[in-house]
Amino acid sequence: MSTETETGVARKLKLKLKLAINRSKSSNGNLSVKKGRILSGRAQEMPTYESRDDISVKRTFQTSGRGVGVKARSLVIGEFRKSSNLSGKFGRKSEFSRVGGVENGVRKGSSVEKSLRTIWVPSKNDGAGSEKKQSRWKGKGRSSDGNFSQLRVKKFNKAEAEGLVDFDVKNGKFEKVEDEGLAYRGDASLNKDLWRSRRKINVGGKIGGDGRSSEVVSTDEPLRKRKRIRIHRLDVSNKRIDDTIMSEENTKAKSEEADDKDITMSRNAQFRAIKPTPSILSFVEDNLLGRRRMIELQRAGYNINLSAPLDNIPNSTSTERERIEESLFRNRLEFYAAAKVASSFPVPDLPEVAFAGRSNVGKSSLLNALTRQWGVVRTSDKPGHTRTINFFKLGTKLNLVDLPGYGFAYAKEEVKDAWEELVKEYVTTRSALQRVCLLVDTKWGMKPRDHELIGLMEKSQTKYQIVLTKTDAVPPMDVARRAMQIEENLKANRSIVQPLMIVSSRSGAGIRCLRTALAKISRFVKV
Ligand SMILES: Nc1nc2c(ncn2[C@@H]2O[C@H](COP(=O)(O)OP(=O)(O)OP(=O)(O)O)[C@@H](O)[C@H]2O)c(=O)[nH]1
Ligand SMILES: [Mg+2]
Repeated sequence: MSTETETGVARKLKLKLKLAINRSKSSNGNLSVKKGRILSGRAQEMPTYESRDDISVKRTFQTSGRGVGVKARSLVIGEFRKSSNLSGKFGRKSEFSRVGGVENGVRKGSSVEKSLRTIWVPSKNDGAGSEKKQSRWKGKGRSSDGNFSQLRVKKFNKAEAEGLVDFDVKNGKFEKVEDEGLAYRGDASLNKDLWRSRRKINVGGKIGGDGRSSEVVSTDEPLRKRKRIRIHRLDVSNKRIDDTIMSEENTKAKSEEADDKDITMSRNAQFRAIKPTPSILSFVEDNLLGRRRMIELQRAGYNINLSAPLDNIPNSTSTERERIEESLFRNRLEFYAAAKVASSFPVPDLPEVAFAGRSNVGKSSLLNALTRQWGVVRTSDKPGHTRTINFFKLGTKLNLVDLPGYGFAYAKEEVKDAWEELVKEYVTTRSALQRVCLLVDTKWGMKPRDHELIGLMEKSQTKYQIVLTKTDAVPPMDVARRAMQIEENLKANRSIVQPLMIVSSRSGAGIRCLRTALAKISRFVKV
Protein backbone atom coordinates (compact mmCIF):
# COMPACT_ATOMS: atom_id res chain seq x y z
CA MET A 1 0.00 0.00 0.00
CA SER A 2 1.37 3.40 -0.87
CA THR A 3 1.88 6.15 1.69
CA GLU A 4 -0.84 8.18 0.03
CA THR A 5 -3.38 5.40 0.36
CA GLU A 6 -2.40 4.77 3.94
CA THR A 7 -2.97 8.40 4.84
CA GLY A 8 -6.35 8.27 3.17
CA VAL A 9 -7.23 5.11 5.02
CA ALA A 10 -6.12 6.56 8.32
CA ARG A 11 -8.24 9.64 7.73
CA LYS A 12 -11.26 7.51 6.93
CA LEU A 13 -10.63 5.41 9.97
CA LYS A 14 -10.34 8.42 12.16
CA LEU A 15 -13.62 9.87 10.94
CA LYS A 16 -15.50 6.66 11.39
CA LEU A 17 -14.10 6.08 14.81
CA LYS A 18 -15.01 9.55 15.89
CA LEU A 19 -18.49 9.00 14.58
CA ALA A 20 -18.82 5.76 16.47
CA ILE A 21 -17.60 7.24 19.72
CA ASN A 22 -19.94 10.19 19.45
CA ARG A 23 -22.84 7.95 18.67
CA SER A 24 -22.19 5.62 21.51
CA LYS A 25 -21.86 8.59 23.82
CA SER A 26 -24.98 10.34 22.70
CA SER A 27 -27.24 7.34 22.38
CA ASN A 28 -26.30 5.16 25.23
CA GLY A 29 -29.71 3.70 25.78
CA ASN A 30 -30.02 2.08 22.44
CA LEU A 31 -28.44 -1.23 23.09
CA SER A 32 -30.01 -4.16 24.73
CA VAL A 33 -28.00 -7.14 25.75
CA LYS A 34 -29.32 -10.54 26.56
CA LYS A 35 -27.33 -13.66 27.26
CA GLY A 36 -24.23 -12.15 25.82
CA ARG A 37 -25.88 -11.23 22.55
CA ILE A 38 -26.51 -7.72 21.45
CA LEU A 39 -30.04 -7.75 20.24
CA SER A 40 -30.38 -4.35 18.81
CA GLY A 41 -28.97 -0.92 18.92
CA ARG A 42 -26.15 1.25 17.91
CA ALA A 43 -23.63 -1.49 17.61
CA GLN A 44 -24.82 -1.86 14.05
CA GLU A 45 -23.08 1.32 13.28
CA MET A 46 -19.69 0.27 14.44
CA PRO A 47 -16.99 1.53 12.16
CA THR A 48 -15.24 -0.65 9.71
CA TYR A 49 -11.49 -0.76 9.54
CA GLU A 50 -9.32 -1.17 6.60
CA SER A 51 -5.97 -1.47 8.29
CA ARG A 52 -4.90 -3.58 11.13
CA ASP A 53 -4.21 -1.73 14.31
CA ASP A 54 -2.66 -2.71 17.52
CA ILE A 55 -5.66 -1.78 19.45
CA SER A 56 -8.31 -3.76 21.09
CA VAL A 57 -11.80 -2.81 21.93
CA LYS A 58 -13.75 -2.99 25.06
CA ARG A 59 -17.40 -2.36 25.39
CA THR A 60 -19.39 -2.42 28.53
CA PHE A 61 -23.12 -2.66 28.45
CA GLN A 62 -25.55 -2.47 31.20
CA THR A 63 -29.04 -3.77 30.93
CA SER A 64 -31.71 -2.36 33.09
CA GLY A 65 -34.20 -4.47 35.01
CA ARG A 66 -33.74 -7.51 37.21
CA GLY A 67 -30.46 -8.34 38.75
CA VAL A 68 -28.60 -5.18 38.02
CA GLY A 69 -25.15 -5.88 39.19
CA VAL A 70 -22.71 -8.49 38.11
CA LYS A 71 -25.06 -10.47 35.97
CA ALA A 72 -26.83 -7.62 34.31
CA ARG A 73 -23.73 -6.02 33.02
CA SER A 74 -22.33 -7.71 30.02
CA LEU A 75 -18.83 -7.02 29.05
CA VAL A 76 -18.34 -7.54 25.39
CA ILE A 77 -14.80 -7.68 24.26
CA GLY A 78 -12.93 -9.15 21.44
CA GLU A 79 -11.98 -8.72 17.91
CA PHE A 80 -13.66 -8.17 14.64
CA ARG A 81 -13.14 -10.82 12.10
CA LYS A 82 -12.63 -10.18 8.52
CA SER A 83 -15.80 -9.78 6.58
CA SER A 84 -16.79 -8.35 3.26
CA ASN A 85 -16.49 -4.75 4.32
CA LEU A 86 -13.62 -5.21 6.72
CA SER A 87 -10.18 -5.44 5.42
CA GLY A 88 -8.44 -6.20 8.67
CA LYS A 89 -8.78 -7.45 12.13
CA PHE A 90 -9.72 -5.11 14.81
CA GLY A 91 -7.41 -5.71 17.71
CA ARG A 92 -4.99 -8.57 17.70
CA LYS A 93 -6.10 -10.27 20.84
CA SER A 94 -8.77 -9.35 23.22
CA GLU A 95 -6.68 -9.12 26.28
CA PHE A 96 -7.31 -6.07 28.28
CA SER A 97 -5.86 -4.27 31.11
CA ARG A 98 -7.69 -2.45 33.75
CA VAL A 99 -8.19 1.16 32.80
CA GLY A 100 -9.95 2.57 35.78
CA GLY A 101 -11.66 1.92 39.07
CA VAL A 102 -15.29 1.05 39.23
CA GLU A 103 -17.34 4.09 39.62
CA ASN A 104 -20.52 3.71 41.54
CA GLY A 105 -22.48 5.28 38.79
CA VAL A 106 -21.54 2.48 36.48
CA ARG A 107 -22.00 -0.33 38.89
CA LYS A 108 -24.98 0.83 40.77
CA GLY A 109 -26.83 2.71 38.14
CA SER A 110 -29.73 0.77 36.78
CA SER A 111 -30.25 3.17 33.95
CA VAL A 112 -28.71 2.19 30.72
CA GLU A 113 -28.03 5.78 29.94
CA LYS A 114 -25.43 6.15 32.56
CA SER A 115 -23.59 2.94 32.18
CA LEU A 116 -23.39 2.26 28.50
CA ARG A 117 -20.05 3.30 27.21
CA THR A 118 -17.71 2.47 24.43
CA ILE A 119 -14.08 3.04 24.98
CA TRP A 120 -11.10 2.27 22.90
CA VAL A 121 -8.29 0.94 24.93
CA PRO A 122 -4.77 0.17 23.95
CA SER A 123 -4.16 -3.47 24.63
CA LYS A 124 -1.47 -4.28 27.14
CA ASN A 125 -0.82 -7.60 25.53
CA ASP A 126 -0.24 -6.02 22.21
CA GLY A 127 2.08 -3.54 23.71
CA ALA A 128 -0.17 -0.69 22.71
CA GLY A 129 -0.82 0.08 26.32
CA SER A 130 2.79 -0.08 27.41
CA GLU A 131 4.92 3.00 27.62
CA LYS A 132 7.35 1.80 25.04
CA LYS A 133 4.87 0.74 22.47
CA GLN A 134 2.60 3.65 23.04
CA SER A 135 5.37 6.11 22.34
CA ARG A 136 6.39 4.15 19.30
CA TRP A 137 2.85 4.10 18.20
CA LYS A 138 2.37 7.77 18.90
CA GLY A 139 5.46 8.56 16.96
CA LYS A 140 4.20 6.57 14.09
CA GLY A 141 0.86 8.17 14.39
CA ARG A 142 2.30 11.62 13.96
CA SER A 143 3.32 10.83 10.47
CA SER A 144 0.36 8.74 9.37
CA ASP A 145 -2.45 8.62 11.94
CA GLY A 146 -1.18 10.83 14.68
CA ASN A 147 -4.54 12.54 15.10
CA PHE A 148 -6.21 9.23 15.46
CA SER A 149 -3.91 8.08 18.21
CA GLN A 150 -4.28 11.37 20.03
CA LEU A 151 -8.00 11.11 19.82
CA ARG A 152 -7.84 7.58 21.10
CA VAL A 153 -5.66 8.45 24.05
CA LYS A 154 -7.93 11.38 24.79
CA LYS A 155 -10.97 9.12 24.80
CA PHE A 156 -9.14 6.64 26.87
CA ASN A 157 -8.23 9.27 29.43
CA LYS A 158 -11.77 10.51 29.50
CA ALA A 159 -13.09 7.05 30.05
CA GLU A 160 -10.58 6.53 32.77
CA ALA A 161 -11.64 9.75 34.41
CA GLU A 162 -15.21 8.56 34.23
CA GLY A 163 -14.10 5.47 36.02
CA LEU A 164 -15.23 2.84 33.59
CA VAL A 165 -14.50 -0.63 34.76
CA ASP A 166 -12.38 -3.01 32.84
CA PHE A 167 -11.83 -6.73 33.28
CA ASP A 168 -9.11 -8.93 32.14
CA VAL A 169 -10.57 -11.74 30.15
CA LYS A 170 -8.76 -13.99 27.76
CA ASN A 171 -9.66 -14.47 24.14
CA GLY A 172 -13.04 -12.84 24.08
CA LYS A 173 -14.35 -12.67 20.56
CA PHE A 174 -16.54 -10.43 18.50
CA GLU A 175 -17.92 -11.18 15.18
CA LYS A 176 -19.44 -8.82 12.79
CA VAL A 177 -22.82 -10.03 11.62
CA GLU A 178 -23.70 -8.53 8.29
CA ASP A 179 -25.41 -5.30 9.04
CA GLU A 180 -26.84 -6.71 12.20
CA GLY A 181 -24.37 -5.14 14.52
CA LEU A 182 -22.14 -6.99 16.88
CA ALA A 183 -22.99 -10.44 17.97
CA TYR A 184 -21.38 -12.07 20.86
CA ARG A 185 -20.54 -15.60 19.87
CA GLY A 186 -21.42 -17.21 23.16
CA ASP A 187 -17.92 -18.35 24.05
CA ALA A 188 -18.57 -20.41 27.18
CA SER A 189 -15.05 -20.08 28.49
CA LEU A 190 -15.27 -16.33 28.10
CA ASN A 191 -18.47 -16.30 30.06
CA LYS A 192 -16.90 -18.38 32.79
CA ASP A 193 -13.87 -16.17 32.98
CA LEU A 194 -16.01 -13.13 33.11
CA TRP A 195 -18.13 -14.52 35.85
CA ARG A 196 -15.10 -15.67 37.81
CA SER A 197 -13.30 -12.39 37.53
CA ARG A 198 -16.41 -10.60 38.72
CA ARG A 199 -16.85 -12.97 41.60
CA LYS A 200 -13.30 -12.27 42.58
CA ILE A 201 -14.03 -8.61 42.60
CA ASN A 202 -17.01 -9.18 44.81
CA VAL A 203 -15.25 -11.39 47.25
CA GLY A 204 -11.85 -9.89 47.64
CA GLY A 205 -12.34 -6.45 46.27
CA LYS A 206 -9.45 -7.20 43.93
CA ILE A 207 -9.04 -8.71 40.60
CA GLY A 208 -7.04 -11.77 41.29
CA GLY A 209 -6.07 -14.95 39.48
CA ASP A 210 -6.18 -14.24 35.82
CA GLY A 211 -6.90 -10.62 36.40
CA ARG A 212 -3.99 -8.44 35.43
CA SER A 213 -4.59 -5.77 37.91
CA SER A 214 -4.72 -5.83 41.65
CA GLU A 215 -6.42 -2.53 42.11
CA VAL A 216 -9.11 -2.45 44.72
CA VAL A 217 -12.57 -2.29 43.32
CA SER A 218 -15.59 -1.09 45.16
CA THR A 219 -17.95 -3.97 45.99
CA ASP A 220 -21.21 -2.26 46.65
CA GLU A 221 -23.22 -4.39 44.26
CA PRO A 222 -26.47 -5.67 45.74
CA LEU A 223 -26.27 -9.30 46.78
CA ARG A 224 -28.82 -11.65 45.31
CA LYS A 225 -31.75 -12.35 47.56
CA ARG A 226 -32.19 -15.86 48.83
CA LYS A 227 -35.53 -17.56 48.48
CA ARG A 228 -37.35 -18.01 51.70
CA ILE A 229 -40.19 -20.31 52.57
CA ARG A 230 -42.73 -19.27 55.11
CA ILE A 231 -43.82 -22.03 57.39
CA HIS A 232 -46.25 -21.85 60.23
CA ARG A 233 -44.48 -21.74 63.55
CA LEU A 234 -46.47 -24.75 64.84
CA ASP A 235 -45.90 -26.85 61.78
CA VAL A 236 -43.10 -29.09 62.95
CA SER A 237 -43.49 -31.64 60.21
CA ASN A 238 -41.68 -29.59 57.63
CA LYS A 239 -37.95 -29.98 57.77
CA ARG A 240 -37.15 -26.84 55.87
CA ILE A 241 -37.71 -24.53 58.75
CA ASP A 242 -35.94 -21.33 57.91
CA ASP A 243 -35.61 -19.41 61.10
CA THR A 244 -32.21 -17.96 60.40
CA ILE A 245 -32.78 -15.27 57.87
CA MET A 246 -35.14 -12.53 58.76
CA SER A 247 -36.11 -10.51 55.79
CA GLU A 248 -38.17 -7.42 56.14
CA GLU A 249 -41.16 -9.28 54.83
CA ASN A 250 -40.64 -12.13 57.27
CA THR A 251 -40.34 -9.89 60.25
CA LYS A 252 -43.48 -8.07 59.28
CA ALA A 253 -45.40 -11.29 58.80
CA LYS A 254 -44.21 -12.62 62.14
CA SER A 255 -45.16 -9.51 64.02
CA GLU A 256 -48.58 -9.67 62.41
CA GLU A 257 -48.87 -13.25 63.52
CA ALA A 258 -47.92 -12.37 67.04
CA ASP A 259 -50.56 -9.64 67.07
CA ASP A 260 -53.22 -11.96 65.84
CA LYS A 261 -53.38 -14.52 68.62
CA ASP A 262 -56.47 -16.23 67.25
CA ILE A 263 -54.75 -17.25 64.08
CA THR A 264 -55.60 -20.82 63.21
CA MET A 265 -53.50 -23.27 61.32
CA SER A 266 -54.79 -24.59 58.08
CA ARG A 267 -56.33 -28.04 58.30
CA ASN A 268 -53.56 -29.45 56.27
CA ALA A 269 -50.91 -27.95 58.55
CA GLN A 270 -52.76 -29.25 61.58
CA PHE A 271 -52.85 -32.69 60.06
CA ARG A 272 -49.15 -32.62 59.24
CA ALA A 273 -48.38 -31.54 62.80
CA ILE A 274 -49.89 -34.73 64.22
CA LYS A 275 -47.30 -37.00 65.78
CA PRO A 276 -48.50 -40.59 65.80
CA THR A 277 -47.64 -42.79 68.75
CA PRO A 278 -44.90 -45.39 68.28
CA SER A 279 -47.48 -48.19 68.57
CA ILE A 280 -49.48 -46.82 65.62
CA LEU A 281 -46.33 -46.27 63.61
CA SER A 282 -45.12 -49.80 64.21
CA PHE A 283 -48.57 -51.20 63.35
CA VAL A 284 -48.48 -49.33 60.05
CA GLU A 285 -44.99 -50.59 59.32
CA ASP A 286 -45.58 -54.18 60.39
CA ASN A 287 -48.66 -54.49 58.22
CA LEU A 288 -47.12 -52.60 55.30
CA LEU A 289 -49.99 -50.16 55.37
CA GLY A 290 -49.98 -47.09 53.17
CA ARG A 291 -48.77 -46.62 49.66
CA ARG A 292 -45.93 -49.02 49.00
CA ARG A 293 -43.77 -49.98 46.10
CA MET A 294 -44.09 -53.49 44.74
CA ILE A 295 -40.43 -54.13 45.44
CA GLU A 296 -41.09 -53.44 49.10
CA LEU A 297 -43.86 -56.05 49.19
CA GLN A 298 -41.64 -58.48 47.35
CA ARG A 299 -38.81 -58.02 49.79
CA ALA A 300 -41.22 -58.63 52.66
CA GLY A 301 -41.94 -62.03 51.10
CA TYR A 302 -45.38 -61.42 49.54
CA ASN A 303 -46.41 -62.81 46.20
CA ILE A 304 -47.19 -59.71 44.18
CA ASN A 305 -48.78 -61.71 41.38
CA LEU A 306 -51.82 -62.29 43.56
CA SER A 307 -54.55 -59.70 43.98
CA ALA A 308 -54.48 -58.16 47.47
CA PRO A 309 -51.01 -59.69 48.01
CA LEU A 310 -50.76 -58.64 51.64
CA ASP A 311 -53.73 -60.80 52.56
CA ASN A 312 -51.50 -63.83 52.62
CA ILE A 313 -48.86 -65.47 54.70
CA PRO A 314 -45.51 -63.80 54.20
CA ASN A 315 -42.66 -65.92 52.82
CA SER A 316 -45.09 -68.57 51.67
CA THR A 317 -43.43 -70.82 49.10
CA SER A 318 -46.74 -71.70 47.52
CA THR A 319 -47.73 -69.89 44.35
CA GLU A 320 -51.33 -70.17 45.54
CA ARG A 321 -52.78 -68.03 48.26
CA GLU A 322 -52.68 -69.55 51.73
CA ARG A 323 -56.09 -70.32 53.16
CA ILE A 324 -57.87 -67.82 55.41
CA GLU A 325 -56.67 -68.22 59.00
CA GLU A 326 -60.15 -67.55 60.48
CA SER A 327 -62.42 -70.48 59.66
CA LEU A 328 -65.50 -68.25 59.88
CA PHE A 329 -64.43 -66.32 56.82
CA ARG A 330 -63.85 -69.48 54.83
CA ASN A 331 -67.65 -69.91 54.69
CA ARG A 332 -69.54 -68.96 51.61
CA LEU A 333 -70.93 -65.46 51.56
CA GLU A 334 -74.59 -65.65 50.59
CA PHE A 335 -76.95 -62.81 49.88
CA TYR A 336 -80.27 -63.47 51.52
CA ALA A 337 -82.22 -60.19 51.94
CA ALA A 338 -82.42 -56.58 50.86
CA ALA A 339 -84.39 -53.87 52.59
CA LYS A 340 -85.46 -50.44 51.40
CA VAL A 341 -87.56 -49.74 54.47
CA ALA A 342 -87.29 -50.82 58.08
CA SER A 343 -90.39 -53.01 57.86
CA SER A 344 -88.65 -55.28 55.37
CA PHE A 345 -85.66 -56.10 57.59
CA PRO A 346 -85.31 -59.89 57.93
CA VAL A 347 -85.93 -61.61 61.23
CA PRO A 348 -82.78 -61.36 63.36
CA ASP A 349 -81.47 -64.90 63.80
CA LEU A 350 -77.68 -64.42 63.89
CA PRO A 351 -75.34 -61.77 65.20
CA GLU A 352 -74.87 -59.08 62.62
CA VAL A 353 -71.92 -56.96 61.68
CA ALA A 354 -72.83 -53.96 59.52
CA PHE A 355 -70.59 -51.85 57.31
CA ALA A 356 -71.51 -48.17 57.30
CA GLY A 357 -69.89 -45.06 55.95
CA ARG A 358 -69.97 -42.44 53.27
CA SER A 359 -70.72 -43.40 49.68
CA ASN A 360 -67.76 -44.86 47.80
CA VAL A 361 -65.71 -45.37 50.94
CA GLY A 362 -65.29 -49.07 50.11
CA LYS A 363 -67.95 -50.89 52.18
CA SER A 364 -68.94 -53.44 49.57
CA SER A 365 -65.32 -53.99 48.54
CA LEU A 366 -64.39 -54.74 52.14
CA LEU A 367 -67.02 -57.50 52.36
CA ASN A 368 -65.50 -59.11 49.31
CA ALA A 369 -61.97 -58.71 50.61
CA LEU A 370 -62.80 -60.19 54.00
CA THR A 371 -64.28 -63.31 52.46
CA ARG A 372 -62.02 -63.29 49.37
CA GLN A 373 -65.17 -63.79 47.37
CA TRP A 374 -64.76 -60.94 44.93
CA GLY A 375 -67.91 -60.37 42.92
CA VAL A 376 -70.47 -61.54 45.48
CA VAL A 377 -71.09 -57.99 46.66
CA ARG A 378 -71.34 -55.52 43.81
CA THR A 379 -69.03 -52.55 43.84
CA SER A 380 -68.64 -49.50 41.69
CA ASP A 381 -66.45 -46.45 41.46
CA LYS A 382 -69.62 -44.35 41.26
CA PRO A 383 -70.75 -43.20 44.70
CA GLY A 384 -74.25 -44.39 45.56
CA HIS A 385 -74.08 -47.85 44.07
CA THR A 386 -75.57 -49.71 47.04
CA ARG A 387 -79.12 -48.47 47.45
CA THR A 388 -80.66 -50.96 49.85
CA ILE A 389 -79.57 -52.63 53.06
CA ASN A 390 -78.18 -55.95 51.85
CA PHE A 391 -77.97 -58.91 54.22
CA PHE A 392 -75.41 -61.67 53.66
CA LYS A 393 -74.99 -64.91 55.52
CA LEU A 394 -71.49 -66.02 56.37
CA GLY A 395 -72.05 -69.68 57.30
CA THR A 396 -74.26 -70.26 60.27
CA LYS A 397 -72.56 -68.04 62.79
CA LEU A 398 -72.55 -64.49 61.49
CA ASN A 399 -74.40 -62.20 59.12
CA LEU A 400 -72.70 -59.39 57.29
CA VAL A 401 -74.76 -56.33 56.34
CA ASP A 402 -73.83 -53.91 53.56
CA LEU A 403 -75.45 -50.52 54.13
CA PRO A 404 -76.07 -47.78 51.57
CA GLY A 405 -73.67 -44.88 51.86
CA TYR A 406 -74.48 -41.35 52.90
CA GLY A 407 -73.04 -38.03 51.77
CA PHE A 408 -72.34 -37.34 48.10
CA ALA A 409 -73.88 -39.87 45.70
CA TYR A 410 -75.31 -39.96 42.22
CA ALA A 411 -78.90 -39.92 43.39
CA LYS A 412 -81.70 -37.46 44.05
CA GLU A 413 -81.61 -35.60 47.32
CA GLU A 414 -84.81 -37.14 48.65
CA VAL A 415 -83.58 -40.64 47.78
CA LYS A 416 -80.31 -40.01 49.57
CA ASP A 417 -82.21 -38.67 52.57
CA ALA A 418 -84.29 -41.84 52.60
CA TRP A 419 -81.13 -44.02 52.60
CA GLU A 420 -79.68 -42.03 55.43
CA GLU A 421 -82.84 -42.36 57.47
CA LEU A 422 -82.91 -46.08 56.82
CA VAL A 423 -79.31 -46.50 57.94
CA LYS A 424 -79.93 -44.45 61.05
CA GLU A 425 -82.97 -46.53 61.89
CA TYR A 426 -81.08 -49.78 61.34
CA VAL A 427 -78.10 -48.88 63.51
CA THR A 428 -80.22 -47.57 66.34
CA THR A 429 -83.00 -50.20 66.43
CA ARG A 430 -81.64 -53.50 65.14
CA SER A 431 -81.46 -55.93 68.03
CA ALA A 432 -79.15 -58.43 66.29
CA LEU A 433 -76.61 -55.80 65.43
CA GLN A 434 -73.41 -56.53 67.36
CA ARG A 435 -71.05 -54.16 65.72
CA VAL A 436 -71.02 -51.40 63.15
CA CYS A 437 -67.81 -51.06 61.21
CA LEU A 438 -67.76 -47.36 60.42
CA LEU A 439 -65.57 -47.00 57.37
CA VAL A 440 -63.59 -43.80 56.93
CA ASP A 441 -61.56 -42.94 53.85
CA THR A 442 -57.98 -42.46 55.07
CA LYS A 443 -57.39 -39.66 52.65
CA TRP A 444 -60.33 -37.55 53.70
CA GLY A 445 -60.88 -38.46 57.32
CA MET A 446 -64.11 -38.09 59.19
CA LYS A 447 -66.85 -35.82 57.92
CA PRO A 448 -69.80 -34.21 59.77
CA ARG A 449 -72.20 -36.97 58.69
CA ASP A 450 -69.88 -39.56 60.20
CA HIS A 451 -69.99 -37.67 63.48
CA GLU A 452 -73.75 -37.47 63.22
CA LEU A 453 -74.02 -41.25 62.90
CA ILE A 454 -71.57 -41.71 65.76
CA GLY A 455 -73.73 -39.44 67.88
CA LEU A 456 -76.74 -41.63 67.18
CA MET A 457 -74.86 -44.83 67.94
CA GLU A 458 -73.56 -43.37 71.16
CA LYS A 459 -77.13 -42.55 72.11
CA SER A 460 -78.44 -45.99 71.27
CA GLN A 461 -75.33 -47.66 72.72
CA THR A 462 -74.57 -49.50 69.54
CA LYS A 463 -71.01 -50.79 69.47
CA TYR A 464 -69.01 -49.43 66.61
CA GLN A 465 -65.44 -49.64 65.42
CA ILE A 466 -63.70 -47.26 63.09
CA VAL A 467 -62.10 -48.84 60.01
CA LEU A 468 -59.76 -46.74 57.93
CA THR A 469 -60.02 -47.77 54.28
CA LYS A 470 -58.15 -47.19 51.03
CA THR A 471 -54.88 -46.92 52.91
CA ASP A 472 -52.98 -47.98 49.80
CA ALA A 473 -53.72 -44.55 48.33
CA VAL A 474 -51.88 -42.44 50.91
CA PRO A 475 -48.33 -42.42 52.30
CA PRO A 476 -47.72 -44.58 55.38
CA MET A 477 -47.07 -41.55 57.56
CA ASP A 478 -50.43 -40.06 56.64
CA VAL A 479 -52.13 -43.33 57.49
CA ALA A 480 -50.56 -43.19 60.95
CA ARG A 481 -51.51 -39.53 61.36
CA ARG A 482 -55.11 -40.21 60.37
CA ALA A 483 -55.37 -43.09 62.81
CA MET A 484 -53.93 -40.94 65.55
CA GLN A 485 -56.23 -38.05 64.73
CA ILE A 486 -59.37 -40.19 64.88
CA GLU A 487 -58.37 -41.98 68.04
CA GLU A 488 -57.72 -38.63 69.70
CA ASN A 489 -61.04 -37.20 68.56
CA LEU A 490 -63.10 -40.14 69.71
CA LYS A 491 -61.30 -41.19 72.85
CA ALA A 492 -64.05 -39.81 75.08
CA ASN A 493 -66.74 -41.88 73.35
CA ARG A 494 -68.14 -44.83 75.23
CA SER A 495 -69.56 -47.13 72.60
CA ILE A 496 -66.49 -47.16 70.45
CA VAL A 497 -64.55 -50.39 70.21
CA GLN A 498 -60.81 -50.06 70.21
CA PRO A 499 -58.49 -50.47 68.50
CA LEU A 500 -59.15 -48.68 65.30
CA MET A 501 -58.74 -50.93 62.26
CA ILE A 502 -56.62 -49.91 59.29
CA VAL A 503 -57.13 -51.78 56.04
CA SER A 504 -56.87 -51.76 52.29
CA SER A 505 -59.15 -53.98 50.24
CA ARG A 506 -56.89 -53.50 47.25
CA SER A 507 -53.54 -54.42 48.76
CA GLY A 508 -55.02 -56.70 51.43
CA ALA A 509 -53.14 -54.90 54.19
CA GLY A 510 -54.75 -55.12 57.61
CA ILE A 511 -57.51 -57.47 56.44
CA ARG A 512 -56.28 -60.34 58.59
CA CYS A 513 -56.47 -58.19 61.72
CA LEU A 514 -60.01 -57.17 60.92
CA ARG A 515 -61.02 -60.79 60.38
CA THR A 516 -59.65 -61.73 63.77
CA ALA A 517 -61.57 -58.90 65.46
CA LEU A 518 -64.86 -59.81 63.79
CA ALA A 519 -64.49 -63.54 64.29
CA LYS A 520 -64.49 -62.97 68.04
CA ILE A 521 -68.04 -61.63 67.81
CA SER A 522 -69.32 -64.84 66.29
CA ARG A 523 -67.54 -66.87 68.93
CA PHE A 524 -68.78 -65.10 71.99
CA VAL A 525 -72.07 -63.46 71.09
CA LYS A 526 -75.32 -65.31 70.91
CA VAL A 527 -78.51 -63.68 69.68
N1 LIG B 1 -57.43 -47.84 46.16
C1 LIG B 1 -58.45 -48.46 46.74
N2 LIG B 1 -59.65 -48.41 46.19
C2 LIG B 1 -60.68 -49.06 46.80
C3 LIG B 1 -60.49 -49.74 48.00
N3 LIG B 1 -61.67 -50.25 48.36
C4 LIG B 1 -62.55 -49.92 47.43
N4 LIG B 1 -61.98 -49.19 46.48
C5 LIG B 1 -62.62 -48.63 45.31
O1 LIG B 1 -63.56 -47.66 45.72
C6 LIG B 1 -64.68 -47.68 44.87
C7 LIG B 1 -65.96 -47.81 45.68
O2 LIG B 1 -65.97 -49.03 46.28
P1 LIG B 1 -67.33 -49.63 46.85
O3 LIG B 1 -66.97 -50.86 47.63
O4 LIG B 1 -68.35 -49.76 45.82
O5 LIG B 1 -67.75 -48.46 47.84
P2 LIG B 1 -69.11 -48.40 48.69
O6 LIG B 1 -68.77 -47.76 50.00
O7 LIG B 1 -69.78 -49.68 48.73
O8 LIG B 1 -69.92 -47.35 47.83
P3 LIG B 1 -71.51 -47.16 47.81
O9 LIG B 1 -72.08 -48.49 47.59
O10 LIG B 1 -71.74 -46.23 46.71
O11 LIG B 1 -71.90 -46.59 49.11
C8 LIG B 1 -64.47 -48.83 43.92
O12 LIG B 1 -64.01 -48.33 42.69
C9 LIG B 1 -63.40 -49.65 44.55
O13 LIG B 1 -62.57 -50.29 43.60
C10 LIG B 1 -59.17 -49.76 48.55
O14 LIG B 1 -58.89 -50.33 49.60
N5 LIG B 1 -58.19 -49.11 47.88
MG1 LIG C 1 -71.55 -50.38 48.18
